[in-house]
Amino acid sequence: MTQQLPPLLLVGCGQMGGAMFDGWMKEGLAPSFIIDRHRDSVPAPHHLVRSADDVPDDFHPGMIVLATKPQKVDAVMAAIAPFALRAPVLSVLAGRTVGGLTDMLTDHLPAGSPMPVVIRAMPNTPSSIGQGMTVCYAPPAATQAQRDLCTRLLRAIGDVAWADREDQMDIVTAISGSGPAYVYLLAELMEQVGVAEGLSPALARQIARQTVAGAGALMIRSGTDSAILRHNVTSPGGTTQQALEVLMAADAWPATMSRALRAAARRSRELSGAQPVA
Ligand SMILES: NC(=O)c1ccc[n+]([C@@H]2O[C@H](COP(=O)([O-])OP(=O)(O)OC[C@H]3O[C@@H](n4cnc5c(N)ncnc54)[C@H](OP(=O)(O)O)[C@@H]3O)[C@@H](O)[C@H]2O)c1
Ligand code: PRO
Repeated sequence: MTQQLPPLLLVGCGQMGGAMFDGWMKEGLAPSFIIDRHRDSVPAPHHLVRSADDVPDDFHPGMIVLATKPQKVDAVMAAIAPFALRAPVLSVLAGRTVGGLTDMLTDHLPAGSPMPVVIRAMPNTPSSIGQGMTVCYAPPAATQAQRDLCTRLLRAIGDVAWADREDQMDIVTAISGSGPAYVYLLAELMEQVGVAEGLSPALARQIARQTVAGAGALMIRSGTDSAILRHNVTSPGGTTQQALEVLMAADAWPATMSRALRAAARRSRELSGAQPVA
C-alpha cells in the first residue's frame, strides 16, 4: 500500500489549487486544511476555512502550498508566517520569486526567527487527473528532504522535473504552466472550422477533442519524437502537407509560438513584483 501524503495547508483552492487537491485526494492525503472563500465544502477528513486566520494554531502541516493569484498573496502572509516556521512553503504562483516570498514571510515573523524555506513549483491543470507536469526550483537553503517531499507530492499528480536556475521558471511557466490553454485553443479552433465547413457541432466537437487527446496519448505512449510522429501523418503530396505548408511558414506558427511564449515569459518576470503589476 502506498503511504499517505502528508497533511497540507493549501492556501487558495481555485483552478490550480483545486486541480492539485483533487489529484492529491485520489492518492490519499492526510487530513489537511484548505483555505478558500469560494468552495462550498471539501470532503472529509479535510477541513475548509474561509481565511488563513481560521487555521488552528496547533495544526502542523507537512507542507504549505501557496496557490492564490500572485497579486493576492500579500494578504495571507501574516497568518501563514507562523506555519512557515514548521513546514516548507511550496509556491505555485507565477512569477513570484523565492527571495520575494521569503522576505514577505520574514516581515511577519519575530526578529531572530529562523528563515522560512520557500520552494517554487509551476504545475498545470491536468494535475487533477494525475497527468500534470510540474517544474520545481529550490534555493540552496532547501534541504534534500524538503526537495524529496516536493517531488513526492507532485509526482502523485503527474511528472516532475527540477530547474537548475530560478530564471528558467519564466519560460517553464510559458510552456507547461500556460500550455494546456494553447492545446485547448487548438481544439476550439479546429472545432470552429469544422462547423464553418458544414459539420454538425457535435461531430466537430468529437473529432477535434479526440484528435488532440489521441495525438497526445500516442506521443507519450510511443515515446517517439513529435517531429517523427508529424512526419508519419504527412503523405508526400497529400492533405497534411498542404496544411503544414501554411502552418510552418516562417511567419505562421514558428513566429507566432515564439512571440506567444516570450510574451507569457515576460509577464512571468513582471509578476515577480520587481515591476508594477496590473
Ligand atoms: N490556473 C492554472 O492553470 C495555473 C497553473 C500553474 C500555476 N498557477 C498559479 O496558481 C495560482 C492560482 O491560480 P488559479 O488559476 O487557481 O486562481 P484562482 O482560480 O483565482 O484560485 C485562487 C483561489 O484562492 C482564493 N483566495 C485568494 N486569496 C485568498 C484569501 N486571502 N483567503 C481565502 N481565499 C483566497 C481565491 O479567492 P478570490 O477569487 O476571492 O481571491 C480563489 O478561490 C496563481 O498564482 C497562478 O499563477 C495557475
Ligand atoms: N495560469 C497562470 C497564468 O495564466 C500561470 C500559468 C497558467 O498566469
